[in-house]
Amino acid sequence: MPGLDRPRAAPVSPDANKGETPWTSDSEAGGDEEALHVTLPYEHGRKPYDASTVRRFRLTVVEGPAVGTQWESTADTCSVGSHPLNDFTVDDSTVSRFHCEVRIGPKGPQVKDLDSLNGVIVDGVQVLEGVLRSGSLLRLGRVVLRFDFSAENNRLPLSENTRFGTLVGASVAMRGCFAMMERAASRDVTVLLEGETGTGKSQAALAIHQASRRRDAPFLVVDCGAIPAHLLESELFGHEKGAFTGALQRRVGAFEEATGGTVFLDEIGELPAELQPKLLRVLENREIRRVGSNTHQPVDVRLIAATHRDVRAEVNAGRFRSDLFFRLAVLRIPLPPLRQRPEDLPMLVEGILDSLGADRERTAALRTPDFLARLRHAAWPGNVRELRNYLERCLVFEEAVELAEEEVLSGAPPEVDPSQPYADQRRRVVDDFERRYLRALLEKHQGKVAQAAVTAGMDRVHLYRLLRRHGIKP
Ligand SMILES: Nc1ncnc2c1ncn2[C@@H]1O[C@H](COP(=O)(O)OP(=O)(O)OP(=O)(O)O)[C@@H](O)[C@H]1O
Repeated sequence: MPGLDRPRAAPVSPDANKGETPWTSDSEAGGDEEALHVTLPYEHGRKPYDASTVRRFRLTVVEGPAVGTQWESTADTCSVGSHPLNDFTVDDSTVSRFHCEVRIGPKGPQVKDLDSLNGVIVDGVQVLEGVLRSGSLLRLGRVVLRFDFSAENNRLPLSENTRFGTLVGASVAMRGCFAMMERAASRDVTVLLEGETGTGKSQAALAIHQASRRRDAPFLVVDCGAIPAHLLESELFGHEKGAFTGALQRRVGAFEEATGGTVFLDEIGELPAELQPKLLRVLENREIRRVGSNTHQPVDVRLIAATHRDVRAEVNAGRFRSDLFFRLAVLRIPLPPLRQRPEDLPMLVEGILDSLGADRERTAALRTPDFLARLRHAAWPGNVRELRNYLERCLVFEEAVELAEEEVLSGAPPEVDPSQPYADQRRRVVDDFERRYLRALLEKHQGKVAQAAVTAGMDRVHLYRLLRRHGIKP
């Protein structure tokens, strides 16, 4: 897939990495591209991840300012950086605002670079994602932290339920998410849903709304990535008659229309810079100003936002205001990719086949242990949406389509089945064409969407929307 394993992008904004100092060290690995993907061994002696508990860990500053400062985990993650919003704030100009995240996952403790300026060097090797062991040294600019396991465990809040709204999952990762969603539903906090495409962010937002006290009021969705910047402000806040050319009528925006309910801002990472202070005002003062109006008016809505990128990296790059991130991330819920929770596959396959109205007898081949085992080996870059598309394709062919041959099959002329409704068949053929066209287009342009849009003769926003719909990452 184009774009994967790309080297870190250079900051694009003049505000990017503001105040941060580049750091070079002769003694440690630098920009060697191969070194970025090295995986280091972790401590095998003891299982680091259990059903509802996770091993506690400590980070200690062993080099740089404030040597000896220590931080101990209370859950399974720790974000480290110079911004006060981090779990562990390390105040140094060579440390990025959100520098890295340490997480105890099913494969042990890992560190992930959040697009920092000076990178993360683990035991002498620069990594974008690397596995840690007790005693590992993490260099962030001129600061060195030591990672150690503590003797105790932390309990993780897990839901007893294996579904929330339309979402299903029995894995620890999903039950952890469900616990947070249940908490979000019972309070009026702003929620930031994070996760790759197709991990269920939109469905999670709707389910939180439906389980909240606001359930009888509207749930309005605004996709910040699909609406051109000049129209987005009016979409969100409305406009007065005559506010701009073409504003023939006064228009109520999403925040007013959703009074008493929830506004779901999808792809919040795409919110243009000029609208960020306006959204901040909504969150701080609970008031909006229509385009072309001089007065503010109060609004009563809950905001849920979603993003497929790590907004902390956007803050580092100067593209997203840190104060807005602070207001949005009151409750952050990261939805795990499907490849990290293969144990959810049987439940997902059952649920999807049922929702597609599949006949149990005719689809017995799609429920066998063999079939499920094959699904476990796929990467699912488009996550549950891709799984759903794949199962739909199996239903069309009435057999378990070989995963490895998916592309080959989709290249063959599509079967025509006159016993199926015209609209359904046409949609499948068009979907299939769109997927293959988009993949080839992106490959031709090495993932550069702006260039690809010119060749395709379509608006960039429309191209982004199509890519998202098919779970294809540029
Ligand atoms: N845990 C889950 N259980 C059941 N269905 C799921 C789950 N996660 C996702 N889905 C299904 O996958 C599809 C995509 O979900 P959704 O649109 O909520 O993803 P998303 O993260 O918002 O994607 P995008 O970022 O591309 O907008 C939907 O059909 C949804 O019902």
